[in-house]
Amino acid sequence: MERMQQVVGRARAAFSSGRCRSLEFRLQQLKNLERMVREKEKEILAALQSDLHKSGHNAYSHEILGVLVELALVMEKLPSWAAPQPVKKNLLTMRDEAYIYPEPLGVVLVIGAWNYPFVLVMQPLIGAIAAGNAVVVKPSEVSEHTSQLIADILPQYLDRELYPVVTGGVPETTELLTQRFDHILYTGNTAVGKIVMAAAAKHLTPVTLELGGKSPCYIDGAVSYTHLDVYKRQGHEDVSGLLWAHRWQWGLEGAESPCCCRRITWGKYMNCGQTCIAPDYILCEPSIQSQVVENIKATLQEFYGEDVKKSPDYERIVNKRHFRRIVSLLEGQKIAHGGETDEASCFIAPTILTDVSAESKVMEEEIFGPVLPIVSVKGVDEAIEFINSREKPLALYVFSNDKKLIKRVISETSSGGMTANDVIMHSTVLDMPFGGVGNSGMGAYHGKHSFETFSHHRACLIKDLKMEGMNKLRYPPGSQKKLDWAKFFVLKRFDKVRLGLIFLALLGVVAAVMIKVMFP
Ligand SMILES: NC(=O)c1ccc[n+]([C@@H]2O[C@H](COP(=O)([O-])OP(=O)(O)OC[C@H]3O[C@@H](n4cnc5c(N)ncnc54)[C@H](O)[C@@H]3O)[C@@H](O)[C@H]2O)c1
Ligand SMILES: CCCCCCCCCC=O
Repeated sequence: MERMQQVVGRARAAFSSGRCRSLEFRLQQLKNLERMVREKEKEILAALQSDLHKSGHNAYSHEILGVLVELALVMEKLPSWAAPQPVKKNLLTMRDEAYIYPEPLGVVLVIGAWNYPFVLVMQPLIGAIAAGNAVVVKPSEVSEHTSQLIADILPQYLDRELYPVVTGGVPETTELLTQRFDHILYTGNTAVGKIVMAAAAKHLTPVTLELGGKSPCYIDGAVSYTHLDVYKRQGHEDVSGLLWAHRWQWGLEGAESPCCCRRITWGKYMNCGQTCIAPDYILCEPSIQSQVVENIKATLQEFYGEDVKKSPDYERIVNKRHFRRIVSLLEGQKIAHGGETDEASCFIAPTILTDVSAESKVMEEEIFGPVLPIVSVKGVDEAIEFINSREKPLALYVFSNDKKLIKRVISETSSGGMTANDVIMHSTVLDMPFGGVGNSGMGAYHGKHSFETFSHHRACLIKDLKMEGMNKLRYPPGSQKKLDWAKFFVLKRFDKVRLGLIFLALLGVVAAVMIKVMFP
């Protein structure tokens, strides 16, 4: 307990020294962080290989690149984000200064998860530093190599008092959570999210919870047939030319096309299915199920070759506990592809399950592994009903050539984020908030959203000491006349153009009065 108290106490003292408030200091720390990522690239890649069997290419593009892109954006935009933001004024405040001043919250705790152990710690850290906070970093003990590496290298590049790293598991995190923080960003499962929120509530500490859940992927198989019908209804006898043009335009036949299935396969099996926003299961009509399976199988062959076990691009399950949990989900299921496992190396082959019942175990909890169940629905109505009958997911995917259908799914469901006609990719658009809703989390980060999450938006009004006459309207004794004037001043909103016009009108009145006085 004493150790955590000391760590947090030192960070708070360093924050109170005020040195992390200046923009120059923050930018310098971010530059140091960038230098760390570049200089320690090999070590980072090696740690990710040891923890999750990530290939150099995958580790770089899924983790390091995300950190570098975030750093570049934040360093470019920070001066404008951190600047006071003037707000609209009314007649009562027109002589005053009114603005929103983003100020740091204080000491922030960032708790990371093991599946993307580098980026999931670094991205929140970047936002918290940018906003001027002290940050206690707690990487996941499950990805032990990356966790130790972060603890070793971060102090070599960043201010040690302001940005300490705490390693360890449940006992250490539990102890850490007894301390008072000014914000906690936690990434991990929903059950622990509740523990974090309960601990934070004791200090009235705000939280951002980046949780998980089952992210559905609806494939609209009706499209190609719908178009066929439309062409036929239009009186076209031979629709082959039109269908060819349709395919050429979209690069696909129906949404069950090789193109769509390739994108789904990539997002489902990357990192061996251990991605918070991986498509958890597919919803589609029974008529296209076998085509979906065939297209995914062909893609797996294309991505990982004959023997997926030998592919450097295919990761492993993080540990035996998770391995056994995922294998148990296969019991009693119809395996259309894959299913091979090897406990010694925590290998589970990319697996597809067909005709899966909505009540089965695999449909109860987040899979977080390379197992893809396909559940039948009659069409988009049933898909929407199915999604809405469950907890709000972190991500939602819909594949369709029909934009109206996509927009309908968006407006009639809810999820943390969504991508249509692809998967995962909304998380790479840094201008969009990344976070969950309901059971999949609260709050968001990435880019400017991180800066806002870790800032307090302080309302600042600097009053002019003149014009006291105006203030009499709010001083006692009250009267109807005063109230009427107050209503006029407060309820009328003026922009600069309108204020200019009023000023001109007043000038006109003054001029008219002067003329009258001078030339009676
Ligand atoms: N929304 C996101 O951005 C995101 C990203 C990655 C993972 N996830 C979700 O996280 C889950 C997988 O991660 P995980 O939970 O297995 O990761 P994990 O086991 O690494 O746990 C996350 C963190 O919580 C701490 N922790 C664990 N048990 C605790 C306890 N009892 N008290 C206090 N702290 C505790 C760990 O030390 C760790 O730092 C999945 O549900 C996944 O969807 C979400
Ligand atoms: C280009 C692909 C980037 C993928 C990054 C995914 C991060 C997801 C974090 C949740 O697990």
